[in-house]
Amino acid sequence: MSKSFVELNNVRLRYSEGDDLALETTNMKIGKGEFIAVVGPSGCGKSSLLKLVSGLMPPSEGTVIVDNKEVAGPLKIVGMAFQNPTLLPWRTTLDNVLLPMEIVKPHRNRLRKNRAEYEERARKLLASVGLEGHEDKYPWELSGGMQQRASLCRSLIHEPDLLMLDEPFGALDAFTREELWDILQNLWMVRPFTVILVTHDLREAAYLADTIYVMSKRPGKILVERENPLPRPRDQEATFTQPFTDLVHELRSHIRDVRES
Ligand SMILES: Nc1ncnc2c1ncn2[C@@H]1O[C@H](COP(=O)(O)OP(=O)(O)OP(=O)(O)O)[C@@H](O)[C@H]1O
Repeated sequence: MSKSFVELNNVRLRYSEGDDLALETTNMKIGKGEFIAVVGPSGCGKSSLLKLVSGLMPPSEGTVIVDNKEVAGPLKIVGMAFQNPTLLPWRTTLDNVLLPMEIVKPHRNRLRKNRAEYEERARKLLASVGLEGHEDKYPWELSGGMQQRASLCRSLIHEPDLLMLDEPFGALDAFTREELWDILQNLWMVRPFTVILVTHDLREAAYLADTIYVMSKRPGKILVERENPLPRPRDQEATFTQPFTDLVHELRSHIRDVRES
């Protein structure tokens, strides 16, 4: 795989003049359709990395390249989901999923003209994550896991090439979280968009990612880039196998070293 869909070249980030660096010289290359996970101690700059790649923040030094173009402002080809599903309480599940289509410019006009077609796409996406029959419910009528599934659908409705996930399953119980790993893996295997997943959960990184990056304490930089040898599709049984537990142990020892450094 050519690893050049997303490139960070000698990127450094300082939030304000005179502040310490939030991100120390960082170089990364991510292939189109690659699923990467970023792990590291709190405050090391994981979310900052997402802001840089999605164009919400410019780097203080260096360049961020996505799809052969230097990032100079918020990208339209990005979908995002966060720990808090942030669904709008006055909108139904279906209308929450359609929200990006109303905001992202090239889709706005198309939505007006072809609403039925886009609604159909949203319904299919909701069905693929097990939310068939819940399209007309409001967020407060859904469980936390169902809300996060809807939030995933919302991040994918405009078929983004790049998906940014910031601790998307962090607030869920362990069973629901693992169910959502499978849902996300399925969505990605059907249409392999490029994913940058920020997580504190090393098992989650080992389950989902092709490549796992371990970051240092602030000022964050990439200390380890680990290819994931586990075959796909991965299932819950795989989490009890030796290669999986070995990988998680290895990541844990990197994190321990970082925290003690
Ligand atoms: N808008 C901002 N202005 C100033 N400093 C910021 C801003 N956002 C983040 N920081 C600082 O930059 C550093 C990196 O923050 P970031 O949110 O990227 O870390 P993180 O690894 O995602 O943390 P966590 O795991 O706790 O979510 C932190 O020390 C944080 O306090």
